[in-house]
Amino acid sequence: MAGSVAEGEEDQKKFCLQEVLDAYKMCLSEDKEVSLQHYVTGWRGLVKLLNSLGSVFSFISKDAVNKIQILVALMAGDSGSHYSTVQLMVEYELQNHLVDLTKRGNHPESGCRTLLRLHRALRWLQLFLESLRTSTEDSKTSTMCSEAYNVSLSQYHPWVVRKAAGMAFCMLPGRQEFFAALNVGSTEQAVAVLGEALPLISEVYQVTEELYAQRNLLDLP
Ligand SMILES: CCCCCCCCCCCCC/C=C/[C@@H](O)[C@H](COP(=O)(O)O)NC(=O)CCCCCCCCCCCCCCC
Repeated sequence: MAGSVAEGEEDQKKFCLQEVLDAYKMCLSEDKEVSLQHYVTGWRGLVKLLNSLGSVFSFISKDAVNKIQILVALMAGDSGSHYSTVQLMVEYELQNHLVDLTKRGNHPESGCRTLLRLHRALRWLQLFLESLRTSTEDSKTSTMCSEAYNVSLSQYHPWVVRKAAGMAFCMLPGRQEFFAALNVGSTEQAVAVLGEALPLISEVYQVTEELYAQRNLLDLP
């Protein structure tokens, strides 16, 4: 188990895309159960990368960290055994009326609504990484990032968040520097790791999306 000391050490290590890839590799079991622990580990790695890109992104990483912490607290809590997979979490919270279904009320921090925010962000990530993977030397990271955002996550954000996100995207490092920040070797190697990571991320996204759609959870307030 990762204790607080181990976590502290982990946070100081430099971001490496391989670490995120490994988390998504372990995220799905053979019968397509989504491990919440590995899901969270994937996000932790991504937040580390975002933080390494500069403090202009901290309003984004703070929100992601807040959501990660909510999920970690649920996993570590008295009902932790119901939070080992996304499927178990959904069943447990719905059966026990722990989710605000139509408007915010007694359960503003349910696992289901918290994970949904990260799930929507995962769609942005999938689009952005695909665009990075297939980009050419003259492609701009800020354009790729905002195009991915505009067709995904932005629809869930109010104007002011969209505006702030748009300004932050302009501060992204250029393609070459961005690939270097992924810390997996040359641009070609980074492209190869992205090619390996993308199908895994897409599958985790798809399984979660189907589960949430079946249970009518895609619009949780
Ligand atoms: C690399 C550039 C990073 C750009 C990140 C793109 C996403 C932009 C999201 C802007 C969110 C602003 C913060 C506020 C969000 C919340 O209002 C909103 C709704 O929450 P609520 O219902 O509890 O109120 N929250 C969210 O939608 C969740 C956002 C979570 C964003 C996590 C982003 C992590 C990004 C990691 C980047 C890693 C790059 C990877 C390259 C290999």
